[in-house]
Amino acid sequence: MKSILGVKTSQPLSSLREIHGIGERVADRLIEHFGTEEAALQAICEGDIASISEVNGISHNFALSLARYARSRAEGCSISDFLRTKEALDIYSRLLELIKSFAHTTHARDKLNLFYPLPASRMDLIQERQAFVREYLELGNAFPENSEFLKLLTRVSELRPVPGNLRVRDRIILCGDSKTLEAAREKFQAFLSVQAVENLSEFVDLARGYSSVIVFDDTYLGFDLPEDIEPEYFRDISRAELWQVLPEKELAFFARNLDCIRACLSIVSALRSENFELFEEFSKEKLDILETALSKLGEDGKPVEGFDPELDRLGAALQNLDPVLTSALNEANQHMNRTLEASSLTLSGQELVRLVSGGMEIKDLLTKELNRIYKTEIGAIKEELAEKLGLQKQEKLMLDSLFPDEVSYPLNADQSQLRLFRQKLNNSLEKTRLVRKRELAKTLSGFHQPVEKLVRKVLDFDLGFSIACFSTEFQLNLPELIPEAGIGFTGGENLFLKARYGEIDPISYSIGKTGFSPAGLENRVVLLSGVNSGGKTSLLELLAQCVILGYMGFPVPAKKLELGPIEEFYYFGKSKGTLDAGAFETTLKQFSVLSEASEKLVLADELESITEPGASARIIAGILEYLSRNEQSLGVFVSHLSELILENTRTEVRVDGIEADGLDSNLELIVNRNPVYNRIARSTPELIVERLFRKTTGKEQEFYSHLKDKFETGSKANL
Ligand SMILES: Nc1ncnc2c1ncn2[C@@H]1O[C@H](COP(=O)(O)OP(=O)(O)OP(=O)(O)O)[C@@H](O)[C@H]1O
Repeated sequence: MKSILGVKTSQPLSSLREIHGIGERVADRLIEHFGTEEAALQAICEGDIASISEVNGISHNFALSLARYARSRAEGCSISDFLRTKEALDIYSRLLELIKSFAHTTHARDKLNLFYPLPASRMDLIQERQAFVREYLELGNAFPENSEFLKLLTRVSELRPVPGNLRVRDRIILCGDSKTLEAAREKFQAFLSVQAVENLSEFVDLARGYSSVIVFDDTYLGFDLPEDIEPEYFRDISRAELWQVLPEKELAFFARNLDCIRACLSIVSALRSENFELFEEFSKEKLDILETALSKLGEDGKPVEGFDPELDRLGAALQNLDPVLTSALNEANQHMNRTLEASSLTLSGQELVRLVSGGMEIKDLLTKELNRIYKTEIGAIKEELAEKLGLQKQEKLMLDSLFPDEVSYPLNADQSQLRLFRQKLNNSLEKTRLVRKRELAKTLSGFHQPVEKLVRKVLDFDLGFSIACFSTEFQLNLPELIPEAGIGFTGGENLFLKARYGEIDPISYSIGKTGFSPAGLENRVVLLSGVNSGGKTSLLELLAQCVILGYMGFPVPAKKLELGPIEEFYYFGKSKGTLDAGAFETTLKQFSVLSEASEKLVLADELESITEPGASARIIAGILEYLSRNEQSLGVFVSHLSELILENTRTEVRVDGIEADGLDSNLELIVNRNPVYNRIARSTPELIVERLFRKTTGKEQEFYSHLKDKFETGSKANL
């Protein structure tokens, strides 16, 4: 798949200050946020709106305007080169919002902002975009709305960095020489303790406080270290890999982005199972290895249970130590109680003789018996602990120290020995965990860059895919870009209406020289007349949508559309009422550009309402004449004053009409929303009169009949 919006710079930006809107303060903040000016410029040029708007004092809209400015510099044309009026811009914005509602990721939503219509002179870029969109269109049909695939996409976002406050608290780096200390501090101090040690006892003291001790120099290794201190020795600090010394950092990166990466993997495999080979550089084998490694990682950055029996055994032993010991002690105490209560002392004849002769104390005899009972109970407790905690040989030996040799009742464990035992188990757990963390971090470190690339590609994929989903939803089609001035289409559907109502009447229409214009009716400038609420404004909007989307390189809301060259697009919406002198002047000024020769499209809706009807008709007639002079320009003017305008113009202007076919059985208007070429539409008042005529009888009907005649004589007079 092609990537679009690659920065093909026609006027490269070399400094932030070249961007319109960036002053010294904003530039400083951007540099502070992104680290360097180049990084900030890159974010702006790539339209990374989400991260630009993270900068203090930069709103989303400001970020967007910066990105659009950078884009306009890169492409050599800006949004207002094509969209020449505020209302043209408004229609574009509404379209953009509609398209953005199909994006699944913030990335795609942001990037869509950078697509805007380009003038026909940038046909190279338009065609490039069409080629990009075309590659994705098929995908829109492959995954239906609400499918799992779409949900997967919503889980993908920009990768989050390792949190700045990541700190490993159970590991320390101890350094005997100053050079190693300096290097270790530089590399690792941000994440774990790095300490200088002056002598062996300091080394031992510090080491005892951590479950993992790393050394890079052998200053203290020649000495006899106590048994409980087992530092790890890495010969060369410059060669020590991050995954060895600090596997937590690599794991934290993957853990923080676990859901997003997993979603990306599922997306790739879903696409592959539909035979879309989109991410060729990521082989299935490689992705399988990544998936397996990720399945062993928890969101807390630690290896999860179920993959390593030793890790699970130690974890469970630690967790169960207290409850198992308490229950074993309880049971043993009760048992000992019962044994003592039931016990009687039977003396042998010899014992009796020794007792009487003073050769033996009664106390010794009792102690011997008690000892036997005590040892039996303690033996049972140790056995239960060993079995239920799954202890190994060395650990079982440690159990001996938990219980005093001297008989004590009730039975209890020596608390300080218990603490030591727990610590020992914990150390073994942490050691095993560290080994597993390292294995996992080593595997995953090889995937760091590929994952960054994969996520970026999936995000970029969503850009094309959201356009495809938009296109599928509204059954859009790419237009044919034709060389001659004209716009013609069949099966056109106004997107705003369709989004609101679902089903609407498809329209076919053409102006200028297209394959859809009836012979001899290839007028470039047209007046559109019609009944009230016939759909004139909707048709004008539909034309605008087709032109804007077509020049964005996007598919358009028509079954087939031929689109001639347009450099500038003017849209004038219906004015709410007669304009005051100032506003009227401003509107007229906007039309003065029509004197310049270039391919223009002007769509104007009931321009007559800007001033009184007589003057309006003259002004519109004048505008039409001017527009007609330019061989490349196109215009559609919706008006209820077509007859008056025709009277005032010296150019040949075609008038099309959206007509009511008549009244239905309920005497409601039946509107044919397709304009009839070269026909001034019957106006609504005429049809209302007819409705009243048909609804009434007698004298009242006679009155309406009289009014009806007036229309008929009027239209005969027009012929
Ligand atoms: N192609 C269509 N299919 C279905 N309904 C349509 C279509 N076009 C327009 N309509 C309906 O007609 C209504 C009026 O349309 P529109 O405002 O475009 O008419 P108009 O001719 O400009 O009216 P007016 O002369 O009063 O300005 C729309 O809101 C919509 O409900």
